[in-house]
Amino acid sequence: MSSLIQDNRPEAVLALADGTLFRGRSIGAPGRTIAEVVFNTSMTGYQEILTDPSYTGQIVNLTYPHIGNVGVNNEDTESGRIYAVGLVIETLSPIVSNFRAKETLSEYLTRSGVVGIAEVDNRLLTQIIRDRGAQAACILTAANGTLTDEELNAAVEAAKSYTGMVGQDLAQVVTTKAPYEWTEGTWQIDNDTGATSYTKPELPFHIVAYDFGVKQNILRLLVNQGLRVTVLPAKTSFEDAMKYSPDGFFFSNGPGDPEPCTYAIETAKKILKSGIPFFGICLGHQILGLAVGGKTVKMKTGHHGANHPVIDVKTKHVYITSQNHGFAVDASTLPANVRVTHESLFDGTLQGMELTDAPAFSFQGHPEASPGPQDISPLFERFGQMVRTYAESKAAR
Ligand SMILES: NC(=O)CC[C@H](N)C(=O)O
Repeated sequence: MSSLIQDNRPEAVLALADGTLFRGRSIGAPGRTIAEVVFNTSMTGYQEILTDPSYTGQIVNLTYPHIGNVGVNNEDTESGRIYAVGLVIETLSPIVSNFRAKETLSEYLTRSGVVGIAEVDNRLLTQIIRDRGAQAACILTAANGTLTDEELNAAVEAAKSYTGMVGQDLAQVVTTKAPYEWTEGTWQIDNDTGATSYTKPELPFHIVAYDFGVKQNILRLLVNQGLRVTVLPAKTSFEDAMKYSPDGFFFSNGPGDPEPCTYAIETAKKILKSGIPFFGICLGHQILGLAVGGKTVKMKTGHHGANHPVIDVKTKHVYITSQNHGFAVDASTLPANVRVTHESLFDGTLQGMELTDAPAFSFQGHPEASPGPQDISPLFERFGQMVRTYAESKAAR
C-alpha cells in the first residue's frame, strides 16, 4: 500500500489544565477526549501501543517525530481495538509504504473513533511531562475547521475537570466477559510470499491467565512454552479457576491503579498458598506486590518506552526492556519473603521480584516486547519450566 495523505485537516488543540495550549491538526476522529497524557519514547510500534489495553484512559504522546510511515496492518495489534483514548504526534508521515499496510494511521484512528493531533511541539509537551509528571489534558478538534476562542477555553476547562488515574479500577472494565482458550503461538512472515503463519506447538500443559487487559503477544509467548492457556475474566474466584485444574497461574498487564483491584489481590493470596506456579507481568506484578502486603505508588512520569535498561541484581546482567507503567511497587514495603530480582537503571525502581517461599515471580516491564526488544523474554521460559516441574510432580503423586 502506498498513498499520499491529504493535508486539509481541521485544526485541533491539546490543552493542559494549567492553560497551556498546543495547537495542531486533527489526524483522527472529530470530537473531544479528556485523560492523562503520558509520553512513550518507542521509535517503532505505534500500532501495538495504541492497541495495548494498558493505555485505557490515557492519551499517548509519541516522542519519535515521524509516525505513520508503515500504516496499519492486520498483524501488529495487541488486542481487538484501540484502547488509548487519544494520540499526540509531531509529524504524520505523508506517505504509507509497507507491503503489510491495509490502511493509514489516520484512517485507523478515524474508523476507531479515536481523537489524534499532529503538528504540535510534542518535544515541549514531553519536557513539561518530564518536569511536572503526567498531565491532565484534553484534545479537542475544531467543529468548523478552525479553532474558536470558545473552543480553546472549553478545552482548558475540560482538562481541568480530569479527576486523575489514582483509585481507578480499569482492569474490570477491559477484561474479557467470558473465559476463552488461546492456542496460537508467535507468528512469522514468509520472506518469499509475504504470508503470515502462526506457530502451533504441542500444548501438553494447561494454565489459566487472568485477563486484566492482556496483550496478545503475552498469550502467544505462553503458548510457545507448550502451555494451553485458558483466559479468565478478572473477577474469577480462585475456587472457580481451580475447576480448570491449572498447572500455573498467569496475571496479565492492564490499565489503571492496581490498588482498587481487591478481588485480584485476594485471588493472588490464595494462589500463593496453593503452591501452584505464578507469573505476573506489569499490573499482574503490582497485584503480586499488594498480595504479599507491599504498597504501590503513582510514579511521576511513569515508564513508557522500548529502551529501558533493567539490571538483574544477582547476575548484574543488564536487559534493554519494553516498559509501560504509571504505578510501581514500593520495594521498601515488601516483606522478608520477597527477593528483589530486577531494578530499573533509569531510576532504581523495582522491576522484578520472586517469592522465597512460593513458586511465584513477576516483572514490571514487558518481556513480551510488542513493541520493543526481546532481551528479557527468557522469563517466559522460566515460567514454562516451573509449570512443567509442577505438572510432573503432580502426575507423580
Ligand atoms: N502495562 C501495565 O500493566 C500497566 C499497569 C498499571 N496500569 C500502571 O500504569 O502501572
